[in-house]
Amino acid sequence: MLEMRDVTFHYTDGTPVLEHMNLTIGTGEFIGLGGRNGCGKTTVTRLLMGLEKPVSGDIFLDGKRINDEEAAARSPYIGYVFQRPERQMFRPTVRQEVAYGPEQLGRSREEVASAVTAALQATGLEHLAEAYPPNLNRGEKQRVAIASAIAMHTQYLILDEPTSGQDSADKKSLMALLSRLHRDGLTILIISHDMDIFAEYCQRVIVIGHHTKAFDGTPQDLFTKREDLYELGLNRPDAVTLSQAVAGLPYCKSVDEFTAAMLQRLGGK
Ligand SMILES: Nc1ncnc2c1ncn2[C@@H]1O[C@H](COP(=O)(O)OP(=O)(O)OP(=O)(O)O)[C@@H](O)[C@H]1O
Repeated sequence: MLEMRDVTFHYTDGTPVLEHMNLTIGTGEFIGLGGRNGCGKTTVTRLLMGLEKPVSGDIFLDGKRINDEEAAARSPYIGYVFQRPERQMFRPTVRQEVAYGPEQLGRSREEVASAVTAALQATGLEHLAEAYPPNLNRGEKQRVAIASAIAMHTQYLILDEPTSGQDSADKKSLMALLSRLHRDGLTILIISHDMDIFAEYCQRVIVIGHHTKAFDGTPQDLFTKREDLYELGLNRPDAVTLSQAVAGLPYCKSVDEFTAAMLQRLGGK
């Protein structure tokens, strides 16, 4: 489990970003992290990654305090997909890029080769193994970053707004990949402004409000019980609004689920 206990943080200008923030990420979870622009979502993940250090409070991994562990030391267990994934790539081919992590861990040449092959396969990148990473499109670059994490056998994968600016086919394909990796045991934390993703894919959603956690629970509770979604910078997904508007219909987490529920109501016609 990754944990933030009573973390307070500000950047060098001293403006408060997080105050007394607590959160847990249990292994095997699929969690969404949301909130208004600038509320501190990326900062939370940078603190978990070790790219920033708390001003006060602690970060734990499985009960061990890791405040002093640098980002490089955390990379074997936390993978990260940046908003602009090209910023984390610097090798001439996809294969070499994905090999970088296991090589740094001192794995043998055979171990590296088999970890890279498996990671490229898992992310559907075999056909791009010899491609030059800067020439790839954003979705492909994200897959390279995900493959790099998988090749390290990381337990946690953090993604910062991976679907922003993507069309719905790319979004569906990325979310299908993440769902598959999650089923295979990867723990996922995804920052997003897309409420459909929270509703359809996440088991738990954490929302940052005014410098600290404002909600932590299921998407169903968030979208059906909270009256302050607008103040939190969120909105209710269409599927939830529609399913709540039809008396007797169950909570629906996607438009497909809503359509199926309506068809069943109409006798399958
Ligand atoms: N390197 C930095 N130096 C100073 N202030 C920063 C730095 N990075 C972020 N901030 C500020 O810290 C606050 C939190 O930023 P952060 O990027 O964590 O928010 P966010 O919730 O991820 O935003 P968004 O949804 O727009 O991506 C913002 O006010 C931002 O301007």
